Amino acid sequence: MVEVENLNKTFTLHQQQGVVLNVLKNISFSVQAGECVVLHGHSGAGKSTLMRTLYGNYLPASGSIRILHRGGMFDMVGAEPREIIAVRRETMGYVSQFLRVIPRVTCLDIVMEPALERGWSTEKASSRAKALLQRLNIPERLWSLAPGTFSGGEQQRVNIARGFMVDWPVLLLDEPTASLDDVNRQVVLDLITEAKQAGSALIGIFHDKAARDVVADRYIDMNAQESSHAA
Ligand SMILES: Nc1ncnc2c1ncn2[C@@H]1O[C@H](COP(=O)(O)OP(=O)(O)OP(=O)(O)O)[C@@H](O)[C@H]1O
Repeated sequence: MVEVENLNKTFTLHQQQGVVLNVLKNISFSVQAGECVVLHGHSGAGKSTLMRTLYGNYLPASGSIRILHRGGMFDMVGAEPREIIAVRRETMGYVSQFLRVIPRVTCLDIVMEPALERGWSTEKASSRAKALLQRLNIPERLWSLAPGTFSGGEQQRVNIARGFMVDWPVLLLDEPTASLDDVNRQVVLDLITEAKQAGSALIGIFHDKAARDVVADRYIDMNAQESSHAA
């Protein structure tokens, strides 16, 4: 589902003497359907940078990120913005750490959006969204409110409901269990297990070792490519 080859990403700090950070160095790995690969490494090893690069937020210096999309392997590197949008709508989901709240958009609408974008009926999307919100213990009285005022944990759970709204062929998970209580953490681990069983290829960051041990099939060791800094 995913083939990453010789990926390199540098950041140039123009306002700090042009220091260059080589954050990703020759990263190569692949992920099969139904498999969860966990990015492992110390703080600053480049895990979030790799996730953002995979999702097309950062352009790598070199390398390729090939994703199975519309029946063929599609390279995200150098793709047109409209192609990246199509991959994000149809093929690759991303559960980030924080919910992007938009004023006046209700919790239910935020969760349903990925399904509506794929052409689901409002009825089907609403019923799936409600089931997920219930499972993630978001009280029903909050469903018709905009999540800007929700607690941190509630916002994170709304974000997770949105992330698991459709069956993504490829799903990126950035700390989906951080700051959740044990009950909700277990719900998220169950959702991940179900996504694997449904054939999703998952790539995740989990600081929580217990969670990681439950879902990980394989680790990518980000420490092996020690970051080097050059002026
Ligand atoms: N936008 C950016 N501009 C410049 N440097 C950046 C940028 N994003 C990340 N970095 C640098 O790249 C390195 C890797 O950061 P990254 O956030 O990917 O690490 P991480 O492994 O996800 O860390 P953590 O576990 O603490 O979240 C760090 O040294 C960081 O300072």
